[in-house]
Amino acid sequence: MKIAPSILSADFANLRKDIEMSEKAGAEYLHIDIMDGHFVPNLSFGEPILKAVRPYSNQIFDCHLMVENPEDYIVPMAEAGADIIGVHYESTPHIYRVLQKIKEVGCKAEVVLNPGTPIEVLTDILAFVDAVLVMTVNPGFGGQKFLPNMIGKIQRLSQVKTEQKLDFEIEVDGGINEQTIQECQKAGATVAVAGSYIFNDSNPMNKIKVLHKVTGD
Ligand SMILES: O=C(CO)[C@@H](O)[C@H](O)COP(=O)(O)O
Repeated sequence: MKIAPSILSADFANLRKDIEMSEKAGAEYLHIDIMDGHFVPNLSFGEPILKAVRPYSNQIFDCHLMVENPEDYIVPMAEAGADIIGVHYESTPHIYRVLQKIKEVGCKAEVVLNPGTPIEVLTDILAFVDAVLVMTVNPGFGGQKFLPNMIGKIQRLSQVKTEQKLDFEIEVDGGINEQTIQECQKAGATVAVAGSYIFNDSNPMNKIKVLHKVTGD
């Protein structure tokens, strides 16, 4: 399974060090949470941080937009070095247009679902997306408890993917640790975001290795 350390839980005063560590540990992605204090009740950081750290990592930069008016952020994120841009289904009445815009700027298009949003809303766009991010906590904060009833949702999404022979990543985000990652993998997830599990430990490099190990990589 691919691992995406979430820098929301990293040491902001030593961001470069934490990012270089995560690449050295073998994490394929770097997960970057952009929060505007409106779509979610928290503020994080924006594209200047992305731009500042981009030269220090060859990882896939996976940018999760938790913002209102996500269409305004696509070009700045792409110019700052995003590889994947994730947009919440709930954040725009024009999800298809925003996903198209992400592809037009040369990035991979990811649609994100809040825990309360069923996968059925994606029926007509699944063939278009590169990834679906299933939130396994309510978005906005790191360190929350995994919502076990999201497992059924991942299973249903994985079933649709198989039945329709589609090719998108299934990413999970929130409350991921060495137990929950295995449940998500069994359900069909292919990428796991982990923040506090990795960065709140005294040996974060080891935690990334453990996540790879328990998922067979
Ligand atoms: O998008 C979010 C929170 O909204 C996440 O990416 C968190 O950063 C995950 O943190 P942990 O639950 O792993 O601590």
